[in-house]
Amino acid sequence: MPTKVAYLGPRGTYAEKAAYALVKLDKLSEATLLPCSGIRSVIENVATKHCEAAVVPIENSVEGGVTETLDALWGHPNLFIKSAVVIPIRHALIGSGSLEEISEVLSHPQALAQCSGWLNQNLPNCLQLPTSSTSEAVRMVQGSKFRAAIGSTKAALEINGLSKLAYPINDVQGNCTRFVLLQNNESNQEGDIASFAFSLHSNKPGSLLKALNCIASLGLNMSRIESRPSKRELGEYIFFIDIDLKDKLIDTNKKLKRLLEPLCENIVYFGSYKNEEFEID
Ligand SMILES: O=C(O)C(=O)C[C@]1(C(=O)O)C=C[C@@H](O)C=C1
Repeated sequence: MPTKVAYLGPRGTYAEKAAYALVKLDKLSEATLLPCSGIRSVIENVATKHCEAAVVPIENSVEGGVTETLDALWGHPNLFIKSAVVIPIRHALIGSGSLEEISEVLSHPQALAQCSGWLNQNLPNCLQLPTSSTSEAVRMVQGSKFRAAIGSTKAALEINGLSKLAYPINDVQGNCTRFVLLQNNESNQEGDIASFAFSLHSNKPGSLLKALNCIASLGLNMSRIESRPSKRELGEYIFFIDIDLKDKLIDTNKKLKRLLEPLCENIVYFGSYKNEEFEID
């Protein structure tokens, strides 16, 4: 069956690279990629069934959770994570002028943050301008001598006249981002990781501890915990959890649900899925 896959465009983003990797990993047949502007639009495309799948960044090793993705997952309980890939992120400064002429640097806010040390040291007086993606930034600096973009070396090759002014410029050498493939049908019950989010019945001493104890009592390793505001009132949170399921029995998920559900006001399961790590190319 043909599969339309939404991702953060235009061409040359890290999300596009992740989308190709996830299509291969998930063996999606006759896949066509649909570039979208903004993570919200990527997710809307799969939530409204305009596309059969979507690829979004969920977590970066330096900057942490991608809040737009976490909020959208909580807001669309019909979406499930089918698989995940971790992609190494190596940023280049791209432009057509010389480094000395640059007065504005454009990129996705995550990329600007991942290079903040380098920017502070090498271009301290430059204005930093946010864009919807790294390759959108590359597109926008075309033809300008005083503007540069932060993006992938692939994005630089897509446009004539642009070259790498500096590479790599990310502050942390092992910088990497996890991307997930979202779908709108049945969730997987098996895989390396299980992800879910919950809100608690009450903001009382020990409420969160009781929920976390359910995970510990089954001997499960929690590989991530992150909170987001509920947006209803100050001090009320939603907790996003990843559980390591490798070598665990298939009914572990069911047991965890039975223990957790009485403690939670709302719980959303994103499914269990396989996770693959990519090497630098
Ligand atoms: O703009 C891109 O190229 C993206 O794929 C988005 C994104 C992100 O949202 O985190 C992905 C990887 C990098 O961490 C920087 C930006």
